[in-house]
Order: sequence, then C-alpha cells, then structure tokens
Amino acid sequence: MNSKQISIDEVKASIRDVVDFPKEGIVFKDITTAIKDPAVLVYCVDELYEYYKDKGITKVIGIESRGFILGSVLAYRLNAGFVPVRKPGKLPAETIQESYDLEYGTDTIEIHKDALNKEDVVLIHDDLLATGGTVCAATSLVDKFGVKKSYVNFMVELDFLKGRERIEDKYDVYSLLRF
Ligand SMILES: O=P(O)(O)OC[C@H]1O[C@H](OP(=O)(O)OP(=O)(O)O)[C@H](O)[C@@H]1O
Ligand SMILES: Nc1ncnc2[nH]cnc12
Repeated sequence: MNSKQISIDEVKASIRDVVDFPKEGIVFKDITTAIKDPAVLVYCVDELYEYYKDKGITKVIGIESRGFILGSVLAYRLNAGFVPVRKPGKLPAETIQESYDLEYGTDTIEIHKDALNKEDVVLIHDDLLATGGTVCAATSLVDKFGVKKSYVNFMVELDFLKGRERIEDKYDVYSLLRF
C-alpha cells in the first residue's frame, strides 16, 4: 500500500544506469536517484513492509553499505532489530567472516559473533542481487547461528546474472524490482 499514486514502472524508471562503473563493461544500477524521491522511497518501504509484516521477523540484516539504507528503515517499520553485516575491520567486537566473488571483484563480509540467536527470524536485506556472491556469503554467516528461519530481500535484482538460482531452493527470496 502506498500513499501517493506511483506505479512500479515509475519506480523502476527512477533507477539510473551508469555505464562502465566501477569497471568497464559494468552497467551500474544506481539507486540514489530512486531513494532521493520521497514518493519512491515510501513506495518501496511500504511494499516491502506489506510483504514481511506477518512473518515474525525479529532482526533485519543490512549488508554494507547500500543494504543499510532500506534495511534500517525496514527494521524500524517491522519493529525488528537491525544487524549490520560489514566489510572487514569495521565491526569492533569478535566477528565471523566469509569471503566471496562479486560482479566486479572479490570481498569479505563479517558479522558480530553475538548478533543473532536461535530464536531469531531473520530478514537479510541488500539493495541489489547480481551474481549472488554477497548474499551467499551473508546466508552462510547467518546459518552458523542456527536461526529459526531466514528470508532474503532485495530492492533490485539483475535477472541475467542468475544470482537467484544460488539461493532460491533454500530461502524465500523476494525482489521488489527485476531487470
Ligand atoms: O550479487 P553480487 O554479485 O554479490 O553483487 C551485489 C552486491 O554488490 C553491491 O555491493 P558493493 O560490494 O558494490 O558494495 P556497496 O554496497 O558498499 O556499494 C551490492 O550492494 C550488493 O551488495
Ligand atoms: N550492476 C550493478 N549495479 C549496482 N550494484 C551492483 N553490484 C553488483 N553489480 C552491480
């Protein structure tokens, strides 16, 4: 449900393509042009809230850095806690880590060892699903805690990179916008 009349096509059109960023050959989906528009922001948060509101989510995990944006707003709307998954060396206490490949390189993410517990129902949020390397690393971190259930959500999914195929047999995956 959204307050202003805005269509999903308008929301899709608000995402800017930046060619050859951060490397030649990559068409970067820039969400900043979407989330700076209050009507688009409200639409996205309201749609995601409607999808997850009855799922008993206790913690939303946001993946650094773009996953922090809607992840924290969603946590607030769902009355859930927010847990950051961060790039190496940023979290101050004891962590567990996982490395992964990206569309344009490799990276590592980590989570605090005491971030989750067995009673948690977790929503893992990131702005975008490309090859699925990042989210696979995030789900394998979350799985180590033995949580009750994990949901996976993206604002944007790039279908042609087939990241969904790496996770959809194990997790409920929902993307707001698919290209
Ligand atoms: O499905 P994948 O191929 O793993 O790619 C998706 C990831 O790539 C981007 O993050 P990036 O590492 O560029 O970091 P940022 O959010 O800090 O910009 C994006 O925000 C996802 O986290
Ligand atoms: N094409 C892309 N646009 C934005 N973020 C990305 N992360 C990985 N691939 C991406």
